[in-house]
Parts: sequence; C-alpha cells; structure tokens
Amino acid sequence: STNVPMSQRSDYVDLCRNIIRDMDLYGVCVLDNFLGYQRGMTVLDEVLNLYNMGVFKDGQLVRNKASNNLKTIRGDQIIWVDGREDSCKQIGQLISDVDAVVMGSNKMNDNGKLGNYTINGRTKAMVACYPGHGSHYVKHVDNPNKDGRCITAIYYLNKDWDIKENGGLLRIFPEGWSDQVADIEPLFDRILFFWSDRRNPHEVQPAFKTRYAITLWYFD
Ligand SMILES: O=C(O)CNC(=O)c1n[nH]c2ccccc2c1=O
Ligand SMILES: [Fe+2]
Repeated sequence: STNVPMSQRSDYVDLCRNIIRDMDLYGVCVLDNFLGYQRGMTVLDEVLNLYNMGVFKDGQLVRNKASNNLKTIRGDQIIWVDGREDSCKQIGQLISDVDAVVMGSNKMNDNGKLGNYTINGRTKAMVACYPGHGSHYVKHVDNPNKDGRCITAIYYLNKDWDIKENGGLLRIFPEGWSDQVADIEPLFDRILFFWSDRRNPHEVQPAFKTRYAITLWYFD
C-alpha cells in the first residue's frame, strides 16, 4: 500500500471492521504497518526535520501531586501541525488516512456510530517527542471532564525500538479490566486508538531514546 488513498485500499474495510470490533470489545485498538514502510519513512523524515529545526516546545509544566511545587514531570516536547504546512505534507497525508479509517468505522458500524459517538471533528495533529534521558508522562486520563474528545489516535514513528533498552512503553489501565493492563510498544508505523475518557487511564514509562509520536483527538 504505497500511495493509494486509504479509502481505496483493498484492506480498508477490514481495517475499519477491526477498529469497530476492538473498540467495542476492549476500548483499545492497535494496527501495525498502517502506512507501509515507505510512507512511514516520509512521515518520520518530516518529523525529524521539524525537530532539527528546533520548533518543538517543551510540554507544559504539570504540578507534581506529591509536592506542591511546579516540577517538570513530563519531558515531552510538542508541536501542533495541521498538515497543510509546506514541510508537513506527508503528515497531512497521514492525518487524512487516519480520518478515513475513523470516519469509515463511524459510518460502517450498523448504528452509524463508533461506540455511540458520532464523530464530527478532530484536533490538529500533536507531534510529540520524548527526548530520552528518562522523560515520561505520569498516569493520566486524556479527557477526564467531558471536553468533547472521545477517541485518541496515536501514530508511532520509532524504528528499531527495543523496549527493554529504550523503555517508553505506553501502559493503559483499562477500566473494568481489574488488574489487567494493555502494554503498547511505540513501534514504527503502528497506530493506536483508545477512548479518551476515564475508561483508559494511561502512562508513558521513562524513555531512554528519543521517542516520536503523532496524536489526533477526535470529537463527537
Ligand atoms: O505517547 C504515548 O504513547 C502516549 N502519550 C500520551 O498519553 C500523552 N497524552 N497527553 C499528552 C498531552 C500533551 C502532550 C503530550 C501528551 C502525551 O504524550
Ligand atoms: Fe495521554
């Protein structure tokens, strides 16, 4: 699947059915080889180019619950792109492919919804870099207070990632799964979907190698 638009891909319907089933059963869905190697690499090249241009900003400070001082407990650096910028065309193509599978899953479901949501918008793409040296993200819920975001979609860009050496595991603690957790490695060309609300508290464990991801949040 090189430059075939997502909705024309032969496995498009299967991808959407896969998302519908996993989101209904688990509230989490992982798809590998989402864009294919070549296109994945073009997206990675654009992200590396952005990073080397120094346009990423430090993730905002978050008060450390343990102590009352404002302490950087997240080492992520982010930049928001909408995909139409000159240097973000491939990221823009990724975005429209994620849109295609999310909207496709939304329509394809018998009740025309994905988990009782009618998706009608999304944020821009948040390109995030965890610079290594133990940078992490404490356990949190993306949308704890009904801000409208219902699905989190994260596309990972990390080639030759060795979770034991490099860390950076995403651990989801799905509500109602008692003590089970979903451990997701941030592997190159992997995309992850999960409900953004309190059903899916999650954390990014300390990363010891530069770790890139692109996140989209879908609204209903
Ligand atoms: O990268 C991952 O695997 C998971 N990542 C997250 O859960 C995550 N969630 N919410 C954020 C808000 C602002 C900046 C970065 C983030 C962020 O990496
Ligand atoms: Fe998150």
